[in-house]
Amino acid sequence: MNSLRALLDGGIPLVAVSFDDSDTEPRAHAAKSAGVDVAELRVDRYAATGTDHVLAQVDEFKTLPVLATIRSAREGGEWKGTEAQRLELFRALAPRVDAVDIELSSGEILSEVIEAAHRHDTVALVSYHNFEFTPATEELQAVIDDAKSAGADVVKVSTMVRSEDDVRRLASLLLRAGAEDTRLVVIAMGEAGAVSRVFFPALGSRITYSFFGASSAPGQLDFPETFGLLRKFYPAFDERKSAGA
Ligand SMILES: O=C1C[C@@](O)(C(=O)O)C[C@@H](O)[C@@H]1O
Repeated sequence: MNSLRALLDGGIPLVAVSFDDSDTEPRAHAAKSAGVDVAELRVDRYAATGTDHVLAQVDEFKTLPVLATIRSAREGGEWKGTEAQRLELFRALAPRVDAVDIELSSGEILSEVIEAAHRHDTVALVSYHNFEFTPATEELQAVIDDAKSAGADVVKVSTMVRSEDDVRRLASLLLRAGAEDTRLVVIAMGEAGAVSRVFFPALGSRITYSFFGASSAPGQLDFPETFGLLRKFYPAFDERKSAGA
């Protein structure tokens, strides 16, 4: 079993930090010693995206579970290549990482990326982002259902919130999910959503994203703050960290 799948099964919240391809070696070391659980490699933000370069970056993070993301421009990412090139990179990454993040909106390549992940026991995280607003509950539930039908191991919903009502609507997705087997990651982006970064794990959101240096999304709390709050509010997380895991 890959190391991320085991952590997801553990039921304790996980903290991810996103990285581009600058200063990789020292940043990978710092992440490991700081207690980061998951390194999200934002390949769409890389200065170079040749396969050898990308896989060399993955190798630098070998002490941590790695989630590879090549975010499309239509969902707020910086990927400038074609879909065929994105698929080729995902295929090269699938055997070398613990998880891949692919947007549900990736029509043409979605099923092929999920298949490539599953061929290598790699977690397929199927994501939905809306940087403008939080859609109605039915629409969000349809996203989750569609992602599950597509074969997602984890479904991630990340939307911009403008009010407490939006935050509650996102929280309700987690409450509805109950003990279902597909794991959810739900994030309320924006200032009004910062609370979700520490509170949604209590409702079952499996991964919270943070940063060192520059934030990678609106409303993120930096790693030291996220880490401190999770240790304070989640005894099992605190115990895992005290044990150095
Ligand atoms: O989709 C997500 C979540 C995120 O957008 C956030 O709001 O923390 C940050 C992204 O790097 C990641 O891929």
